[in-house]
Amino acid sequence: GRPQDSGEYIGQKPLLQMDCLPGPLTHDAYLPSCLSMTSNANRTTPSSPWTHAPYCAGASHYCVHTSNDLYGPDRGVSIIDGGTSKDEKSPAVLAAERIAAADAATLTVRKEPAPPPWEVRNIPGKGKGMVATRKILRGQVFMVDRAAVVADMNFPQRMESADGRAMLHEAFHRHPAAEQLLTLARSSLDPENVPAPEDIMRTNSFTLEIGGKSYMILFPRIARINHACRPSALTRFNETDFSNTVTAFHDILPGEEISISYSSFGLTSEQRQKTLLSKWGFDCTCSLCTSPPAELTASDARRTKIQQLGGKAIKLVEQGTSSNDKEVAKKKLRRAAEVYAELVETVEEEALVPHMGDHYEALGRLVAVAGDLEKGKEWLRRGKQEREEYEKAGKEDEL
Ligand SMILES: C[S@@+](CC[C@H](N)C(=O)[O-])C[C@H]1O[C@@H](n2cnc3c(N)ncnc32)[C@H](O)[C@@H]1O
Repeated sequence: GRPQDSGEYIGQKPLLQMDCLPGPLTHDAYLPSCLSMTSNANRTTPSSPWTHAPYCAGASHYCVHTSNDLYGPDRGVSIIDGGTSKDEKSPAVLAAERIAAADAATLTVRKEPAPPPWEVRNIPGKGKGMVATRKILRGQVFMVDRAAVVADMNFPQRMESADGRAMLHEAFHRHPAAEQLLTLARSSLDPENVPAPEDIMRTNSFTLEIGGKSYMILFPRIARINHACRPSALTRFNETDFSNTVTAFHDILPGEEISISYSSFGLTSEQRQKTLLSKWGFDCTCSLCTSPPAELTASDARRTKIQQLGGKAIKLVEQGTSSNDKEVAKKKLRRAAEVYAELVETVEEEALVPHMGDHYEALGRLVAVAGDLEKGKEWLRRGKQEREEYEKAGKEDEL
């Protein structure tokens, strides 16, 4: 097994990343701009939030930094990170210091419903899992977790394995919730020979970026959510406050298990069984994988079609945007828009995303850049409406 890979949710971004498509599109004031998020660079430097002296190991610049109260009393974080030199602060350490220095106005971490609409139960064949105790509406943010352990993705390769293990041991044992963290699931085939912190990180952590660098991040409550190939919820990480929110993909009924997808979205049953076994070490028993053969075959056919159309659309966009011949470019982009429209229809049929807004907007941009601005705008309007509807749905609920 390897850390969870949440970076490829189709649910969180359109299949084609066309926000910054070159060409006339980005000059149309109507269309979304390509500006990235506002920078934090002007914030005043914080006083140190660290409650422990750094624990550094090996000849590397890697250290364990722990704060016992970054998010509040006894709600802390341990970070394993290193800069390129001894004095340089690494992205996760800097981000944590900014969280400590930020005031309530700049840091508005989303609230979660109280009491929580879920509980942890034993799930046959899957160990523990999370089950809804009240109805959770589509679009509702029903859990907000904060990073407990953050570790540079590459630190194990950059030091002696004994040093790496010692650092993970320190990161866990210094953490104020160490006892709880150490009860999380382990999935190693041979847990006797693999220390608990290492195994727990492998089984439960997400791969996410902070300041453009990849980290394995452990969220202690989200760690209890099992995987499903057609999940009922999705997670969204916010690197400015280290929060990971869980949002309902569709209405979740009381007694229903809550699930997220560990692997890339849209894989066929064979592809995902292979990935889940090799990366996470388990045979998936989710409802889609155990559904009647005819249903599974139909789902696989749609997913194969989506993958093929996606590849085709990307190729056509590349050809269209790189051609110097205006007529050829237009033709390629027009064809790309047609292919993408067929993809959108199939994504809809397979119920692969929580709302079609992002896809409609991507299609709108593509249709516009292919020459039909009016039709493009119409798709963009539909996309916006769809997205707003999804977000509104969750707010109407009284949890
Ligand atoms: C992040 S943990 C999820 C919570 C875990 N079941 C527990 O008891 O704490 C991941 C582990 O849960 C189990 N698991 C998760 N999703 C599963 C699925 N769809 N089918 C079978 N086992 C699953 C596997 O053992 C996997 O290594």
